[in-house]
Amino acid sequence: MSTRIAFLKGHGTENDFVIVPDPENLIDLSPAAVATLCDRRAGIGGDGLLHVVRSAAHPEARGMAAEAEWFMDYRNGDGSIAEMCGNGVRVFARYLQRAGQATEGDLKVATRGGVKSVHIAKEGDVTVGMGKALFPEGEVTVCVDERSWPARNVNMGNPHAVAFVDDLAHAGNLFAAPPFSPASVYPDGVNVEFVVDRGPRHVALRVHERGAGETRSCGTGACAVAVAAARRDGADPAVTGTPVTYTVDVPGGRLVITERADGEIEMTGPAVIVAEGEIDAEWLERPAK
Ligand SMILES: N[C@@H](CCC[C@H](N)C(=O)O)C(=O)O
Repeated sequence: MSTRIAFLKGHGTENDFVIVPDPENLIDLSPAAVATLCDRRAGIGGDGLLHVVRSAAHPEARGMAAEAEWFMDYRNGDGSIAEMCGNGVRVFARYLQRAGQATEGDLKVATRGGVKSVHIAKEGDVTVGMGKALFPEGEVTVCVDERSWPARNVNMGNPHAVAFVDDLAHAGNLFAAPPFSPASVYPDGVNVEFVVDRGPRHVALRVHERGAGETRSCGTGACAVAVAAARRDGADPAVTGTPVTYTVDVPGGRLVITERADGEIEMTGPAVIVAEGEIDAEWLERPAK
């Protein structure tokens, strides 16, 4: 009998994840194993993977264990590690609720981007406190085919380049990461958002995620877009003392982003678990391609 590894599948506005519960951090999830699990044809399929580990059992999270029992060890679908995943942390909370490790209301989740406050609402949506946005100096230029746009650098724990465009179709097929210059600004790559206006404080985006390709949603990306749109529109809660809320439509649904007067950003949206099952550990070690 081969060993079985439990997994679940979930999504937040169709940003989808393979979830691997591993409280004591016993499963060796190499980059190759993560990429295999996230493969949409040969594996389970997902934009990324949520490795669910007790903070006390993970060397990167031990220091957060007193504040947050659970650590979201997030991986991109290509096996690379990212600092933060906004939709991921909402789906992570939904998993903990389903597993009986959290209830409706407030909980803390440790991430590589620090401890995040999450609220699971009775009505269904999950809100996460995403921290403050940073605006690294300067701009990059993003290109698709013959078009190019200046893009604002926004850091939400992970890096984003936000380009306002006239038409989301101008982002092209996004089969590959859009080239940007100067390339030296993001030696490890960047998440690129293309944004159009839909109405007052209402925008829509398409995103090419570092380590995943075009996805149906990106939580950190939606936050980066909301703050970039706010500054473009002359709104800065730190100056006016008034919170600003943007509705951000993504291909997979809708996220609502509020920036408070203290700069803290909150993101609200759905988080769903759709399936659970078991993986054959032998297959994961030697996937039949
Ligand atoms: N989908 C995520 C972002 C995941 C990380 C990103 N691809 C990166 O490499 O920075 C989100 O919802 O924020």
